[in-house]
Amino acid sequence: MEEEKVSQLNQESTIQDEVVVDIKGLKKAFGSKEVLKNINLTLKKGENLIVLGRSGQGKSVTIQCIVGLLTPDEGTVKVFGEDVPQLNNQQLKELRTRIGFLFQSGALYDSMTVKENLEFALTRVLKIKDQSELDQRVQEMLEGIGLPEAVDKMPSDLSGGMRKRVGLARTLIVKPEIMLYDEPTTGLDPITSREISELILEMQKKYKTSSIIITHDMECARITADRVVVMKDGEYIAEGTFEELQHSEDEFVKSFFLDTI
Ligand SMILES: Nc1ncnc2c1ncn2[C@@H]1O[C@H](COP(=O)(O)OP(=O)(O)OP(=O)(O)O)[C@@H](O)[C@H]1O
Repeated sequence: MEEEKVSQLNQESTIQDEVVVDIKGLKKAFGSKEVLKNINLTLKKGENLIVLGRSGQGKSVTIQCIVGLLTPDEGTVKVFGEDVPQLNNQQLKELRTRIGFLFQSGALYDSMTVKENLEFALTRVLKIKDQSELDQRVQEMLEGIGLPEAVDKMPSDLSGGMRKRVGLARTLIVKPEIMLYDEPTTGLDPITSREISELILEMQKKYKTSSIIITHDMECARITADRVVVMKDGEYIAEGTFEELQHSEDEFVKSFFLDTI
C-alpha cells in the first residue's frame, strides 16, 4: 500500500465511545514474582491499541487475563461489560468466539490446504455447513487479504509473509469483535512486516474490529496505532498517540522511539 493510502486510512477513524475491554487495578503474581502490579486499561470499540514493553514484562499475561486463561489476584477485567473471572466455562467459551488471536507463528494446520484451514474456522466457530456459503466466504476473505490464488495451496508452499496473511484471514473470517495480536510482524523482513501492518490497519477499517497489538516493531506501531501504552515494571507508565509518545521526555519511553524520528 502506498504512503498516501495508509495516511488516508489512518484518518478514517472507526473509534466509538463504547468500551469493549475495561481493566482496573489488575494484579497478578506467580509465586513471589509480581508480574502485573497495577494495570488499568480501556479498549474502545473500533480502536487499535498498541502495547509496548520489554520482553518478560507481562504483556502476554495481560492478554491471558482478558480471555480468562489466567485469573487475576486483584482488580477487575471486564470484556463486553462482563466480569471475566466470574464467567463459567460455557460463558467463557462463548466469549472466546467473539475474540480472535493472531499468534507469532500464524498457527495454520500444515496438513490442510489454505481453503480447508479457513473452512475449519467457519464450521467450528460459526457452525456453517452449507458448502456454497463456505466457498463464498473463503473466496471473499482471500480476496480481502490479496491472496485469492493461494486457495488450494498447502501452508508449506507459502512464504512466511503469505502464511501470516492466511493466519490473519483464518482469524478474521469468523468476524471477531476483538483481535489480540501477539507480535504480528516478528520474524518477517521489513517489507513483509510493513505489508502485514498495513493489512492490520485495512482490516480494522473494513471489519471495525477493536484490537490490542503487542509489538516491538515501531513501524507496525506507527502504521496501526490509534493509541499507544508503554509498560514498565508491571504498570503502564505512559499513554498517548504515537506522535505524542514520540516526543516524550521520559527516558524509558524515549528508548522505544529512538529510531523513529
Ligand atoms: N503461567 C505462568 N507461570 C509462571 N510464570 C509465568 C506464567 N506466565 C508468565 N509467567 C512469567 O511472567 C512474566 C511475564 O511473561 P509474559 O509472557 O507476559 O511477558 P511478555 O511481556 O509477553 O514478554 P515477551 O515479549 O517476551 O513475550 C515472565 O517472567 C514469565 O516467566
